[in-house]
Amino acid sequence: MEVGVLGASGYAGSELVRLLLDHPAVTAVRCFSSSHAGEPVGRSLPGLAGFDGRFEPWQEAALEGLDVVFTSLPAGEAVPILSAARAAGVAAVDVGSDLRLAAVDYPTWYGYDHPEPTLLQDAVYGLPELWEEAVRRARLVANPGCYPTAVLLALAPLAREGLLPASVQVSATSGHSGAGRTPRAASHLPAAVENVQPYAFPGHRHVPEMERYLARLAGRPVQVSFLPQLVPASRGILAAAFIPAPPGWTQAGVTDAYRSFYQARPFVRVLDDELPQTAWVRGSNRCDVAARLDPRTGTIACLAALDNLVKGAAGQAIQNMNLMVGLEEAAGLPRFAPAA
Ligand SMILES: NC(=O)C1=CN([C@@H]2O[C@H](COP(=O)(O)OP(=O)(O)OC[C@H]3O[C@@H](n4cnc5c(N)ncnc54)[C@H](OP(=O)(O)O)[C@@H]3O)[C@@H](O)[C@H]2O)C=CC1
Ligand SMILES: CC(=O)N[C@@H](CCC(=O)OP(=O)(O)O)C(=O)O
Repeated sequence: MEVGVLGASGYAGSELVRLLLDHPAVTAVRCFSSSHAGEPVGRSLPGLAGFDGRFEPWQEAALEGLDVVFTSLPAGEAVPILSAARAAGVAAVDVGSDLRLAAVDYPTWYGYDHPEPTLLQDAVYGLPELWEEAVRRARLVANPGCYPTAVLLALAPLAREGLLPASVQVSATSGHSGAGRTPRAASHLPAAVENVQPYAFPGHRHVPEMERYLARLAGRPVQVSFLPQLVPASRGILAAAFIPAPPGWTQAGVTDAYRSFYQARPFVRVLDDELPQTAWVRGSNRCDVAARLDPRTGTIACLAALDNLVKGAAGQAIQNMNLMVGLEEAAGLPRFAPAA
């Protein structure tokens, strides 16, 4: 299978290239870049030294040779490529936000009208643990955002049971790679170390995505208040939501509900006695979740940890590709993290 990555020099794009180069069913990875065209990939990305590919400028004609195309570009930039892929019948996964929402959401949350709303009608939201069959049939997949992946996986078992309140409060921390490779003041070392930086409250652009897909699970509207925070780490998201426990529920009942919901899912681990930590999933495509009951206050803390560049971006995109082309869901994807 020949695959192409646009935005290949970016954080999520280069993580895609790294994982695709070791994928057993991928025979060629073409790296498209607007800023590095012509350069050897291994020179710009020393972690990929030994791979002899060069960055290429994107041109639509390249679609002819591709089985799957991944777009990992800033908001709005992927639309023409996704449109061309659809016209050419090439399977496409958008790692960015150009396919995730309804057209009506883009002016409010992204500040522009979606240039091609028919793409949104054809796109499938690619969170395989929740909508695997739809992904299998899809040719156009919206890869979920990193924070929404964590929040949806933390809350899905309760949402499907109709146990979410109408308004949910979520707090989440992220490493700095979540903001991409463009240098910014918040990620300058003196500002980033020994500092936790809340941001984008209210109004983070992942809110409509969480609300849309929690509502799909719950069968009714769900509002989300979301407080993201940058922590001094490169990778990793830890998300936490606090939900009123249904009367009579015990810890064993909560854990059983989560275990049966995620039974046989290769990339979700339900923790029993421990709470998720970002180091335990770093570099892997796994999301660790736990739902811990505080009987004194009648609250369930729903937690999820994942690597924003793997399960939150590139790994999940490959998981979606695997399903779209009929491969084993876990093909070529790391389930384990190095010791921490
Ligand atoms: N970082 C993360 O944790 C996650 C990111 N995402 C999404 O993935 C996409 C890529 O994000 P990320 O890799 O973090 O971002 P980066 O800024 O690291 O990479 C984006 C890449 O897009 C390319 N690009 C093309 N046009 C432009 C342009 N006009 N301005 C800037 N870059 C451009 C560049 O690559 P080149 O020069 O090679 O073309 C650039 O390196 C975004 O939509 C992001 O929201 C999703 C989940 C998690
Ligand atoms: C730490 C940080 O800045 N994270 C980014 C989210 C990650 C991302 O790139 O967004 P998408 O998942 O929508 O593609 C943010 O808050 O906007």
